[in-house]
Amino acid sequence: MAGTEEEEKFSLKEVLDTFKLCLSDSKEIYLEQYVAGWRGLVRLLNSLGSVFGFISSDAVNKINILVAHLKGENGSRYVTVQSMVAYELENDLVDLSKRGSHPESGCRTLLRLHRALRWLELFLERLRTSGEDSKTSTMCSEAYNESLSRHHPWVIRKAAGMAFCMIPGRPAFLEAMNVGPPEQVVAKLGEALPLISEVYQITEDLYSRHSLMDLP
Ligand SMILES: CCCCCCCC/C=C\CCCCCCCC(=O)N[C@@H](COP(=O)(O)O)[C@H](O)/C=C/CCCCCCCCCCCCC
Repeated sequence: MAGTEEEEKFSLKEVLDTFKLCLSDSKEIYLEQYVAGWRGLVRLLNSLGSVFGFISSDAVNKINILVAHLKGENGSRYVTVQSMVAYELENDLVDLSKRGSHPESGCRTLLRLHRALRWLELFLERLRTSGEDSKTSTMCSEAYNESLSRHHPWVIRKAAGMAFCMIPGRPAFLEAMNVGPPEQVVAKLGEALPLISEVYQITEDLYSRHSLMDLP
């Protein structure tokens, strides 16, 4: 994997800039930038060690499915999350109640990343407001228990719980963001969080409106 995009150095600033570019003036979410934001996060995850490999593989798999839609013959219908939802629903390209002929629809794939974005929001808010002695593993598992865990079977919850124990402590974690001293990272997180929350909320409203929250 040497030299692949996922192995380049993580930069919180870059991820923040990408999430900024995600939103159009009319609050549509550009899929290409959304996916690029996730790629940046996967870079950080990879830098934390191979124990997170099963998590990053799943994220990369989902990113690749969305990229394939973007680059496919109907790529122009996948420019924004809103246009993707409209296109796939109008053309019966989504398995709505049980898995069938569209196991890799854009809608169900993005839903998995959307749920993970809620975990990220909760985790980063804890990280931002935590004290020097707080444990990143506790912050991470609390955020997970409040979000993603309800969508995962026991075996995944167990594996995730074990991986969380290997997250570096707060000082090393903040350093991995490549922003500067902890106070600067905290300030950057303060900038990043409203953006991440806005992207999350717009997607949440869109999916709720179309009853897409439980796609199999
Ligand atoms: C700016 C600060 C950065 C903070 C660090 C963030 C690094 C996070 C990078 C990537 C997060 C991974 C996103 C994982 C997506 C999981 C999607 C999912 O739920 N997939 C499951 C369901 O998929 P289908 O079977 O229905 O297709 C799949 O079963 C999951 C398998 C893998 C386990 C997922 C565990 C998720 C834990 C999320 C916390 C990541 C911990 C990172 C520690 C820093």
